[in-house]
Formats: sequence, structure tokens, C-alpha cells
Amino acid sequence: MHKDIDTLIVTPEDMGRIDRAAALDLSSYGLMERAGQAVAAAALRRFPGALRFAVLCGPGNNGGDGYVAARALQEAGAAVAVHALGETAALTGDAASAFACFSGSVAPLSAYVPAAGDVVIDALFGAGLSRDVPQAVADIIEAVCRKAALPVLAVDLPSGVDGRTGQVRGAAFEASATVTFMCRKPGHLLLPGRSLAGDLEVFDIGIPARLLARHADHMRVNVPAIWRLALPEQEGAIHKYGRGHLAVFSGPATATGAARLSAAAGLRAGAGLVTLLSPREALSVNAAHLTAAMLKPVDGDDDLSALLDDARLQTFVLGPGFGDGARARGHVRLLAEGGRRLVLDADGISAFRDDPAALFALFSGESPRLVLTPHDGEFARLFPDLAQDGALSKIDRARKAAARSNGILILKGADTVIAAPDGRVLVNGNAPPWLATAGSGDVLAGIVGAHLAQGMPAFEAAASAVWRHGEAGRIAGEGLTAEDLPDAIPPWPE
Ligand SMILES: NC(=O)C1=CN([C@@H]2O[C@H](COP(=O)(O)OP(=O)(O)OC[C@H]3O[C@@H](n4cnc5c(N)ncnc54)[C@H](OP(=O)(O)O)[C@@H]3O)[C@@H](O)[C@H]2O)[C@H](O)CC1
Ligand SMILES: [K+]
Repeated sequence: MHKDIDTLIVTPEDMGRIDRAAALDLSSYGLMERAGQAVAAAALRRFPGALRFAVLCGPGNNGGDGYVAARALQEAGAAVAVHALGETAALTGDAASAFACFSGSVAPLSAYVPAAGDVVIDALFGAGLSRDVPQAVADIIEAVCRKAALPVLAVDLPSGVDGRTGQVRGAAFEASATVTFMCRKPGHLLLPGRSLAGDLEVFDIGIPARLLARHADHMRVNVPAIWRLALPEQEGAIHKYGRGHLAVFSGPATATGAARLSAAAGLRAGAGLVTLLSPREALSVNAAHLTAAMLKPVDGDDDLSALLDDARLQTFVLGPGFGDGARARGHVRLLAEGGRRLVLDADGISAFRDDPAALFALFSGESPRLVLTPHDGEFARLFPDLAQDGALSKIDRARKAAARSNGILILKGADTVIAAPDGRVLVNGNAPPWLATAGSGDVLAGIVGAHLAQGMPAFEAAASAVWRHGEAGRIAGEGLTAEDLPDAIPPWPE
């Protein structure tokens, strides 16, 4: 995968390892000093009208960053009130040094009374939050965010947001902005953490990139640089079969629209040919609405078997509006045994709810050629134990599900996660909120199918599809319907 550290996502645990490795060569207090200075600079830049900065400092190194920021703000001539959670005498290591360098007074957290004109610098907990916040902190959060509605600048993470999962531990600040260090953490990208962090600034405190790359797991933000090298050939492949042939299964006559949305998206996303495989009873309704896509009758496994004699048909989308679970299972078996690539969505996923292992067995053992596109509810049907395990982050869930199914997982949502069986994970961030509309998932399945049909490896096909789908949502704009999305699919990024 691409090496740039700007896209790297690092868990708090890995960041701790990286800090310890960095401390062998660099002063760890130097890192804290730069972190705290960056927070003070962001505070002055973002809140020029602040009457006072209320710096709330916790018992660990997040609090240490707070003491450095408080000193820097004071030196800049700003009014500062510092409040500490717990005994400052109990501070150790770098946090104790940062506290010792701060010459102003420090009052207990409980004595903080939010005042109009205050900007709160939240340095209570960062990467080290290990359980629900204490009641005293929940009370302060309530007073600051709800009652006084003061602006908050969070140090590393809004206190209460779990950096590994993005989940709220008891209560969490809602920050206008967050300054984090070196790399984004999962909690900055996964909901609800992403929306609680506000504007995110990633500040380089001087940890060498080689340490980050060596100690980080394979998690990144989904940006074009990651899959650009896997894009299909743009020139030369003139023949339309050269751009791949995608086949999309239609549902019954009463539910054909979803598959047509997938088919339209597949054409727009670059498949040379798209064929809709329709039950005979739905042929006329499909024919009435199709222009560029072709149409073939498929009622049962015999029809499909005959079709699979055509070696040009390598890529299929099954699920949008499909309905019939038993038929879906039969088709999926034939496609798997025929070595085909498959995007399994919606009803295609639900068809395996009683025996997910049967699905995984069909696609085991080779490089992935199954792409699963569940939302949370569909995910729970195939992976009930993972869905119920509250300790897992969305990243963990997608990664474990990919390993179990030997498929690429697109775990959908406003914070869609894409995972491969080999452990690579991407978190998507370009989807506008209005993309969550009926039929949007059918369009995504069609784009993935088109990318697979053009010969992209499954992980890159999925990741680039999620990205283009997000861009299409942005381009189509607020108020879009799913019908608007295929035409808004952008060309490949430069
Ligand atoms: N490279 C970097 O990114 C740098 C980051 N820095 C900053 O350091 C923090 C992480 O510091 P750490 O000391 O590991 O963790 P915290 O300060 O976030 O919190 C640990 C202390 O908080 C206590 N704790 C944890 N959860 C709770 C809770 N729910 N209630 C009460 N107390 C809690 C914990 O106590 P334990 O009893 O669990 O031991 C600790 O006392 C990072 O976020 C950055 O801000 C550095 O500046 C250097 C570089
Ligand atoms: K914080």
C-alpha cells in the first residue's frame, strides 16, 4: 500500500509504541513541548476574540500538553485559567515537568465556572482514556457544551472519545476543533468521534516518518493515492469487452429498479458492457427502462449455468432488489464454483443469514473475488458475534469479517470502512450526509462491479468505488436522489 504518512491512521496503542521508540532518539519532553505549543498557536489563531482560555488539565500526558499550552498562551499575553483533575502533586514524568514550567496558579477542576467569552482547552484525556470518564468530568462537559455552549479546542481527542473506536466513554466534549499529533487516530474518523472532533488539525511534532511506518498497522484514510496505481488502463482498450463486461441480477417484476440503478452506475463507472439478468416475468418491465444496458433472461440455475459458458462474463452484482433467498444461494454457489468475481449486496447478503459459513466456504482459499457491501444491519446477519462485541471498533469488525469471509468488506455508513483479508483497512471520509438515501447502495454495488470488471484487484476496486460514490454524492449535491448519482460519477482522479 502507499507509503505517505499523511494518510496513515494510528491506534492510540500503536502511537504509544511509536512515542516510546521516538523517545530513544528524541527528548519525549520535547515532543510534549511542541504539542502544547501547537495547541496554543491553534487557540490564538482560531479564537482571536477569546476573553479567557480555560485550560482543563488531566492526570496524564494529555494534561501535560495542557500545561505547556497554558504557559505559551500566558507568554503570548492571553488571560488563562488552569484547572486540574486530581492532585497535581501526583503528576509524573513529562506531565510533571510541564506542570513545573507553568508559573500560574492551578485550581481544581470542580472550581471551574464557565463564563461567557471563555474558550475551553480540553486537555483532560487523550490517547490514554481507558474507561468511562468520571462523573465530575461528565458534569463539566454538560456545563461547558450544553449549558454555556462554549467553544472547545480539544488536545489530541475530545475527552471522552475513545481514540481506538470513536465511541463515547460516558460523556464527551463536542469540540469546534481538535489538534492531534503526527497522525489521525481511528477516533478522529469513526463516528461519533469524527463529528465530536470538529475541524481536525494534524501537527507534526517531529517523530520521524520511518518510526510511524514501522510501528503502524495497515490502516489509512481512503484517498486516490492509495489505489491510483491499480486503475484500469485508460487508453488502448478500444473494444468494449476490453473494458469489461458486468452482469447484474434483477429482482422480480415488482422490484427491478434497484438492479437497474446498479447497471446504470456500472456503465457510468466504466464497464464496457452491462447486462441485466432478469427473470422472464420481469423482462418487459426491464426492457421498457433500459437503453445502454443489455438484457438476458435468467430464471434459475440452469439458465445461469448456460450463461457461464461465456468466459467473457466474469463479474456479477447480486442483491439489489433480488428478493428470493434460495435462488440467491443457488446462483452464488454457481458463480463461486465458476471462479467468477461477485459483489454481494442487500438481499444477496441476507440470503446467507442462516448459514454464513456456507458463503465463506465458497470463496475461501484464493485471492479475494468476493466483495460484501453490508450496512450495519446486514453485517449483523452474516457476523452476529462481531456485531455484538462492544469492544470492537468498526475497523476491527470489518477487518475480522474480511479475514473470516476471505472477501473485501465494505462496511457502509457515513464512516464507511473497507477491509481486506490480509489486514489492510481504509476509512472513507468524502461522503456527504445526503448520500444516505434509498438506492444509494445499489449505485455503489454497480460501481464496485464496474471496477472489478475492468480488472482491478478487489480491494482497490472497492476502495476506489467508495471514493467515487462519495464524490458523486458531493457533485450531485444536497437533495439528490439515487437516480442522480450515476450521471454524477466523476472521471478517475488525475
Ligand atoms: N506522539 C504523541 O502523540 C504525543 C502525545 N502526547 C500526549 O499524550 C497523550 C497521551 O498521554 P497518556 O498519559 O498516555 O494518556 P492520557 O493523558 O490521555 O490519560 C492517561 C491518564 O488518565 C487516566 N485515566 C484514563 N482514563 C480515565 C478515566 N476514565 N477516568 C479517570 N482517569 C482516567 C489514567 O489513569 P489510570 O488510572 O488509567 O492509569 C492516566 O493517569 C496524548 O493524548 C497526547 O495529548 C505527548 O505530549 C507526547 C507526544
Ligand atoms: K483531550
